[in-house]
Amino acid sequence: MAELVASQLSCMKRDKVLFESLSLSLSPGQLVHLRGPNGAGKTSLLRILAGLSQPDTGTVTWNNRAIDNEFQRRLVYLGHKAGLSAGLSAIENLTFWCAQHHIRVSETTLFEVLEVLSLVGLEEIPVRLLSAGQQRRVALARLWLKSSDIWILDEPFTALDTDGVALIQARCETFVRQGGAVIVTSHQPLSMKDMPVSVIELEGQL
Ligand SMILES: Nc1ncnc2c1ncn2[C@@H]1O[C@H](COP(=O)(O)OP(=O)(O)OP(=O)(O)O)[C@@H](O)[C@H]1O
Repeated sequence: MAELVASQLSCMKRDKVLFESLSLSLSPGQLVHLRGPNGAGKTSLLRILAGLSQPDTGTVTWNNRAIDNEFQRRLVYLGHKAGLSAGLSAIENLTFWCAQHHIRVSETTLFEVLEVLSLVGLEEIPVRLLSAGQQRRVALARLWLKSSDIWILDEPFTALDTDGVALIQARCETFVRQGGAVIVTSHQPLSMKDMPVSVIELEGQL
């Protein structure tokens, strides 16, 4: 079973312990809401889980192996910034991202996804001219484009309106019901329908 397992993680930033002896597992069909106040270490933890940075101590494995290229192929990691090239259009950003991830995507599929995200008509202009919520929607289109097993999502609801939040929550629910695993940070409660949400709380230290 392709389970992500973190054991005895600790992370220090500027001589401050963000967390220590932290263990967690994320299994197919599981949704985890990672919570905690500003500065508690949520982004730091997600970056470690995604293999983008190393813990001070502890290990992360996927499928009983150290994080490897296969894990990266099965992962969608969306950081708290939209991660878009401001001068490129939505279509160009997504096409480039798909190429980077070796995803073959047709123009038809791209337009279908843009339609789901209410971005049709905005696809050709540089994303710097889009509103913050529209830019976030472009970034989140990746959740429709990559076949994956695990999503690590850092504040995906930032700048989204109510409909946008509902759309992304529904997308997460569908993915989890199909056997995907999601760990997500959000300062707002998740309102999944009939789906258990595991909560991990980082307390933070003043
Ligand atoms: N590269 C770094 N160098 C030094 N300090 C860092 C670094 N990255 C993070 N920190 C510090 O670690 C702490 C935790 O940051 P992190 O971004 O993980 O918090 P967070 O829980 O995601 O916060 P927020 O809810 O505000 O997004 C902060 O005090 C931050 O200043």
